[in-house]
Amino acid sequence: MGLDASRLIKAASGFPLPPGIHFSYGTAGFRADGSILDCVVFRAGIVAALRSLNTGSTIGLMITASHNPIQDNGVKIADPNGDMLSQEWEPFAESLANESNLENVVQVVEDFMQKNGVFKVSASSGKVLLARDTRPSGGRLLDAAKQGVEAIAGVSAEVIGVLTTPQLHWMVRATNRGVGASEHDYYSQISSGFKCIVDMIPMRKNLASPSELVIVDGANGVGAMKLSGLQAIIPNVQLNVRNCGSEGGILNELVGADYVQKERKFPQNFGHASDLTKMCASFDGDADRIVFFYSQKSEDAEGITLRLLDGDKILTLLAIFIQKHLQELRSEVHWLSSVNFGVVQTAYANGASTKFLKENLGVEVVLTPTGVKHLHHKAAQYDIGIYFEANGHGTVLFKEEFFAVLTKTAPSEFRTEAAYKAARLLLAISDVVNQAIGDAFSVLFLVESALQYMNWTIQDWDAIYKDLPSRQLKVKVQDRAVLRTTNSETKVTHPQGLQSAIDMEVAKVTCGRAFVRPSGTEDVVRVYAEAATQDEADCLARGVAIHVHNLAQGVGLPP
Ligand SMILES: CC(=O)N[C@H]1[C@@H](OP(=O)(O)O)O[C@H](CO)[C@@H](O)[C@@H]1O
Ligand SMILES: [Mg+2]
Repeated sequence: MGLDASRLIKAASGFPLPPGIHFSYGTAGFRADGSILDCVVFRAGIVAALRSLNTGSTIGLMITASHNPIQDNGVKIADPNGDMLSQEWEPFAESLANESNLENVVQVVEDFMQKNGVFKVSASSGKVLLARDTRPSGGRLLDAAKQGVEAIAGVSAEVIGVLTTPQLHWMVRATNRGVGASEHDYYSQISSGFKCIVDMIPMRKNLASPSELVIVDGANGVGAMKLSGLQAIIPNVQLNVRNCGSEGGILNELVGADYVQKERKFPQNFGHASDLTKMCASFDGDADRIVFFYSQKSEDAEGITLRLLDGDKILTLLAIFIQKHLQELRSEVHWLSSVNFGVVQTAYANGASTKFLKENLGVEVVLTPTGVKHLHHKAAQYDIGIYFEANGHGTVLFKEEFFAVLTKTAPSEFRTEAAYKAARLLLAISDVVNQAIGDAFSVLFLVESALQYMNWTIQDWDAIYKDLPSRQLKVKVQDRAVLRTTNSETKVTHPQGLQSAIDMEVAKVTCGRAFVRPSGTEDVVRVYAEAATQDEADCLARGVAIHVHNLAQGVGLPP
């Protein structure tokens, strides 16, 4: 079976490439203003269809631009396990997205198919599940993607409609594992895992006490809309969801996880309320990340400060919770003594978190470049691996073999009640987490169950370690591709002289660390700096940003 070239050309002719724009497959797929993406999304549909034929599995395609402004949109592809499209396919996706000649589109596809034996695995049929978030351009782009999938003979497109990104990834994984893959199945799995953990809380006090209250910032996005599916069936947690997209709230504008984490400000509709000393959580626009926060009285004029618990704090809490149970198993069940456990971070992880994980918990910490696709693969190498980006994007992965051992071992084979309980707890955790990708819903309920289990408040959790003050800045340059980095983005190799200039700035402050990298989702260079005091971190970030501006052809006035 070969490619039906005339069918492809006919379909592709309806989606002309906008002239003069190069689309890059960035940190998480293609992103741009929603009005110019029809062609790119159509062609991403072709890629997803071919990937389905190549793997003989169901593939996912999600229309979203995550934390970006409402007018932006984008497309991500989910592989059979629910994780991101294999990086080996990214160059193909990018060259296909940028091919202006229709005849050449067919050629690019044919060449790739020949090289990869796309039709060797499955000559019969493929399937792509498609979904979108709540952006206004989503419906039109979803239709373009569907037409792209259907341009490849033998592949069907199933439009699911509006979902969070992690829900779609979860469904792809569940479909390929042959288990229930509906939205209802998704909610049931999280809620039964959560209930199981809460039921195992040792010497549970206050059983009759009112539910825990969590105040959620839904970023005016799909997360707020879908959370009600869980709210109805989760016991012992009372959710107060704000920024649901009604009452004129705009997606990601002054709300959402990215705003709270980067600006260190309360989202809209969270001002000056005394109940914010309780746990608050903020989702991003497609609900694949989450950060937590609460308010604390301060001495400054405003009287109230935001305490942020970011992805690093989430990772540390989960590492403590999981390690406790894993140790129980390792010491009591000899054939589990070699089970390995590791955590994965990026250079954006606060230095204090890495130090705590290594020195206080004795956990193996690995750094990867930014982007879930990098962290996920590293974490998957452990029997239990946790990964989180500082911005709140992450999850827990259980290796298949380890999971099977836990599931299959009979209660009598555990020497102690504690070891048996630890195994059940780990299995319950594996139900709450989304093993396909980071998921704001899963992490919200996993964190809540861990806190309830350990009888901690959000303040207890915050006190695990003290963040080093940090600052992030963005610098506009003529072409951000001139920046090249190495060592998991901690060092810059191009333009020449930039790294030594950064080293010089770092040496001026106490406990300083700084790095720069081109963003994969925005047209900017990102600068990160941390130091012993906020003033020093600010000063370091500014100093580094000025060097970037000077050495990488900054646009506009120096920062
Ligand atoms: C510093 C930062 O937060 N970077 C984010 C951002 O990527 P950039 O390549 O830095 O633009 O968006 C990615 C996708 O959502 C996310 O994975 C990543 O962590
Ligand atoms: Mg997102």
